[in-house]
Amino acid sequence: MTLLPVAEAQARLFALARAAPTETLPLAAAAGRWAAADIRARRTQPATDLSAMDGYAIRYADRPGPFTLIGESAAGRPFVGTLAPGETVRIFTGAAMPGGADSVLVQEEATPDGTTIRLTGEGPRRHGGNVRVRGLDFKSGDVLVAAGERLTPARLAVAAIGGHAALPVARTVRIAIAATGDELVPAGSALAPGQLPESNGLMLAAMLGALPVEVIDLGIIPDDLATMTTAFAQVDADILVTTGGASVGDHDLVRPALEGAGGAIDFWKIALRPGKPMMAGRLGDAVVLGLPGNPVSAFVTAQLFLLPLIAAMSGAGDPLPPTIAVPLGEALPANDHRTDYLRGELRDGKAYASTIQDSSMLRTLARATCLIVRQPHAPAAQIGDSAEILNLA
Ligand SMILES: Nc1nc2c(c(=O)[nH]1)N[C@H]1C(S)=C(S)[C@@H](COP(=O)(O)OP(=O)(O)OC[C@H]3O[C@@H](n4cnc5c(N)ncnc54)[C@H](O)[C@@H]3O)O[C@H]1N2
Ligand code: MOO
Repeated sequence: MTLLPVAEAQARLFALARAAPTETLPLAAAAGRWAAADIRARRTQPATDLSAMDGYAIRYADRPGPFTLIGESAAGRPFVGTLAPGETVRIFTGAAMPGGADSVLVQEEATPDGTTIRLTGEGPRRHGGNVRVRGLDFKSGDVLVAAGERLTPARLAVAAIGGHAALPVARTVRIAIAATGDELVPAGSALAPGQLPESNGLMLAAMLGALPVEVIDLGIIPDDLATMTTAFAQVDADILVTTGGASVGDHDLVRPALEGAGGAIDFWKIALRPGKPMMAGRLGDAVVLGLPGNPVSAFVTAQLFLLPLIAAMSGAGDPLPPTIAVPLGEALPANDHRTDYLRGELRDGKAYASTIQDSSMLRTLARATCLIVRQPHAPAAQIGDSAEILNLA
């Protein structure tokens, strides 16, 4: 069977998804969402010329003075009036420049003597020195945050200062997580022979921590077709993600259970290591992502498919995880036809692949700070060659 290239599988997955409906949220609640529309400035910042320093507002042409003090301008309490030649106004950082003034003499370079202010230093270096002109940051109507950009703390701040109290964003994505397998019991349970603590569901939920999701924990579903079919048929979510039972064994029941519940698989098996047996499709209103059970395979496919799917449904303009290029700290063999995501560590800016790359090995994954991407048919690489990595730290 031909395996689907990773990028093609990602594109097909996004095509299966519908964008979550938009809601308008107060700024603080919108943190971490993606802007659902261009956020334009409703005001100009600064709205008027402001002093950038504590000192004295002057007319540059009047240097070297002395200057006659006629008043004060503080942030929020502007001076009302206009400077005549030779006059100055005491001014503070963020305060409005008085009419007629064009520069600020910092107080470290001035000495007051009653209402006479003498220049004792160099003074402003240029006309307009120490002044932030109206519109320096942005002008009314400028795009502050483009549609599809993530609402980082700084972008929330610029929206606030741009005159917004609430922003349009996609509503949270409801995601149901099911672990499948007869061998699984909740972490911490006493183990009978053949039983294993469940770790994938917990790991996936934790991977979603920074995303705007509502997690519905379906717990552990046994390898029984009727039970699994019934469980899937009852799902009410935007995404159903399962782990395990995705491969070809007699007890790999996720695909028949999804189909039995009325779902349809769009693609199965990716040219990817680890994570080959991943499947995707639809079940009612939900996009279904069937991740392989091997814990590292579940982690890598969640990084490459689940997290980007949530970002795409939440309105992200660029939902795929970014990769960067770093030099290799050790040689790597040539790759075969599957894109390989090696568990690795970054040390002194160089990437090292951990020794044994087995998709069951959680301790190796837990130590990894990056995934080293090996494209299909990549030739052998030497120490110092550039490698594409996905940062996990
Ligand atoms: N004949 C073939 N066998 C396998 C193939 C293949 O192409 N032909 N593919 C292999 C690959 S690659 C992978 S990956 C695995 C994935 O199989 P499943 O998705 O069916 O996963 P399971 O068999 O259910 O489990 C695999 C492994 O992981 C453990 N597991 C499962 N769920 C959890 C969980 N929630 N928490 C912790 N550990 C979990 C499970 O006990 C197994 O040890 O198939 C290969 N086989
Ligand atoms: O694709 Mo499996 O995840 O190699 O072990």
